[in-house]
Amino acid sequence: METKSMSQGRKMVRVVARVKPSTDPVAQASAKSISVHKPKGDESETVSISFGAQFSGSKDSYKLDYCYEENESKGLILTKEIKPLITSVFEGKDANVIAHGARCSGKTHLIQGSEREPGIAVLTMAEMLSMAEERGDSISVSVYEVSQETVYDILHQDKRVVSVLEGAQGKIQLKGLSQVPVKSISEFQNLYFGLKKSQKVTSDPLLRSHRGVMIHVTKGNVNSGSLGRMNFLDMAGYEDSRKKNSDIAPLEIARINKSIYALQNVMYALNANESHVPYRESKLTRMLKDCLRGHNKTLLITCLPREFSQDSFYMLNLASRICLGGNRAMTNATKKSNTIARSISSSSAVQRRQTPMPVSATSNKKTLLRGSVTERKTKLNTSVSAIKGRKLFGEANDSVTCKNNSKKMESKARMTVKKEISTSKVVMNVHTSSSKEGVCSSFIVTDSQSSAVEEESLGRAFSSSTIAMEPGYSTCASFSSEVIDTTYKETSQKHEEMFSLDTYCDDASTDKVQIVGRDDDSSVVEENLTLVKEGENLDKENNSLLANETASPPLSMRLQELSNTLKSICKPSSLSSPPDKYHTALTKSQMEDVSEHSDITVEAAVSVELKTPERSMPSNIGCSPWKTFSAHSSKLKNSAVGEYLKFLNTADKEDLKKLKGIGEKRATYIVELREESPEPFKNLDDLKDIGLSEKQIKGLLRKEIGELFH
Ligand SMILES: Nc1ncnc2c1ncn2[C@@H]1O[C@H](COP(=O)(O)OP(=O)(O)OP(=O)(O)O)[C@@H](O)[C@H]1O
Repeated sequence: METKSMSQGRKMVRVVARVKPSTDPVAQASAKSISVHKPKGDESETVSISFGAQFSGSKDSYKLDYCYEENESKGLILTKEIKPLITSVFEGKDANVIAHGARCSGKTHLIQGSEREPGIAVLTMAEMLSMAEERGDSISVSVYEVSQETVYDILHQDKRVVSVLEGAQGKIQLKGLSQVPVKSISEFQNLYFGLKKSQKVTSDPLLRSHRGVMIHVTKGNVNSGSLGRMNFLDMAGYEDSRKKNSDIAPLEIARINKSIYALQNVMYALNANESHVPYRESKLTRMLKDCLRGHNKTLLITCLPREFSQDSFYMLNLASRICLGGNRAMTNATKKSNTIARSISSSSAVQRRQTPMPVSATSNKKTLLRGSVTERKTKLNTSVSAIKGRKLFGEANDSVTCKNNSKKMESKARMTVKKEISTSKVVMNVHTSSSKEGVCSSFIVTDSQSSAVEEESLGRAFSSSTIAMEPGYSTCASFSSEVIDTTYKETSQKHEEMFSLDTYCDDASTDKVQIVGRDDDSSVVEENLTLVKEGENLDKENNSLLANETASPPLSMRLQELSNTLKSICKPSSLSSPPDKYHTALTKSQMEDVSEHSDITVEAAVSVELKTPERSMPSNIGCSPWKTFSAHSSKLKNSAVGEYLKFLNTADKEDLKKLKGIGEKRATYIVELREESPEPFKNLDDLKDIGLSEKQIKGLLRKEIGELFH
């Protein structure tokens, strides 16, 4: 955790742009070219970048700390930006130079360059080698790639996988990342440029990766204490995953974009001096945690082709927010979050233009409900504001789930109920799906932190109906109601496959819920889960357990017990019986009751009127039945998670493979991790060590526990 005082009053991340020359002189002269305004020339402390006459009149001017144009050399970037960082590395700090931008925006050209025209990493190395020689220090390098949430050491001949381990004090250990001593620039170039030919990890042209070079400085000879590290990172290029003509699979684009957002979120949090920095959002940010935090400085270079492109525009937009995050005295997280939400919604006509999803007439109804719920949220929910500022660049189009066909119109809605119980926070997600004939809902109790972020996303969705329909530019699209034109059906289905785990109620006359998820090997899995039917399926499962003793892992048995307890809690006598086939569904007034009586924030976006069966919710919901339910839910969730982790820490490989989402590879890796540390899984976040994203972790638990309700 960053302490406020540590970085008070200074920016940890300096954000500059680098313009790639135009390949088309006609375009350069046209309105489609970007223009840079430097109020004090080279001495400008901030510069504005805009996109020419095409967008004049709109607010499409973005502030950054500086912008290096085509005529400004890499040598100038070295002198003005990187030399101060080199000094700090020799003083024992870490520093980072990160190039991000759209695809083909010149990132590799800038960082690595070519043998004929070396990039800034090579220029920096030359500078550091000469400093090290003067001081009698040593230099060594590591080169890594991050692809599909896995880190590879590419100086190792077998492209070894690097384990990102977190020590007791949160110190990151990159186990398996080799450091090769370098004495001359030609040695370094042989190493760096030689990789291109023989050791590129991503030999699959459909996979993309982030590539980093870490230059380590060691005091005196190699065995003496280490000083600082200079880390150059050439990020994979951003690309809108809805592009139809991309040579990269949408899933891969989405994965890359997700890790770009994760890094941007970290940059923003660092610059805005937030108390929580979301390092755990991706493997890349986890591995670089030590390099990025504390007194370490980062130079973020946004690479921009001179010609306008939508993807570059988007990257610039986000870079500018990171930059502004550091300039503003942001003492009020709510203010910040509001500003961001506003600027996302108003930032440009282009964003809206890019959003081809028509809003169906059914969505009109959500405005009413949204209005009232949002208002209530403003009134009640002040405690979550600090969390809200955090998630700047969400999964955007990465989590859009859309579905439409001519026969059945579906819509989804998600409500998030947040409640604080004594010291621990419990977040209960109420997933509601409705179809023409009815409604189904399910409760899922999840950990407070991640769900609070979801809640934030949802909040933004309410604030603007336009934004709710803009998957490319809002973090909220995934949680709002989506109804799209059939022409986008194909795209939306891909999204659906990619970004699980959502619940559909296809047909209100059945009691089936379809869960679309992704298994260990990234193939799409679909399951039809029957919603709770008074223990019928549990009995079936119990019988089969008795019949076949080897059929179920012990975890299932333990979770089964928890499930039974949960079911007994779910049937308090004060509640009238639920409708035949579905779980609890709350009406709007019930939701308001909930908020009014128990310090709970309720948010909802509903695109068709919820024809909730009339049922009595206790009006004194703040009193004991609700509290009892919440407390038990919390305990149950913790126990279930505890059991799950215990199982991961103890079960043998064969048993591990019985878990959803754990295949041969992951089971082997878990067993290996246990050899390194006897209890590698202390909390759910530790599952990221086996290559699972936060969403996947939730999905696995949901499935494992949902299974009990068969
Ligand atoms: N400043 C520059 N001057 C001349 N050519 C450039 C410049 N920057 C980039 N290029 C050329 O543009 C092309 C794309 O550049 P580069 O490979 O560096 O892009 P990238 O952003 O790293 O791409 P990706 O997103 O695929 O990783 C290359 O052919 C490169 O030589």
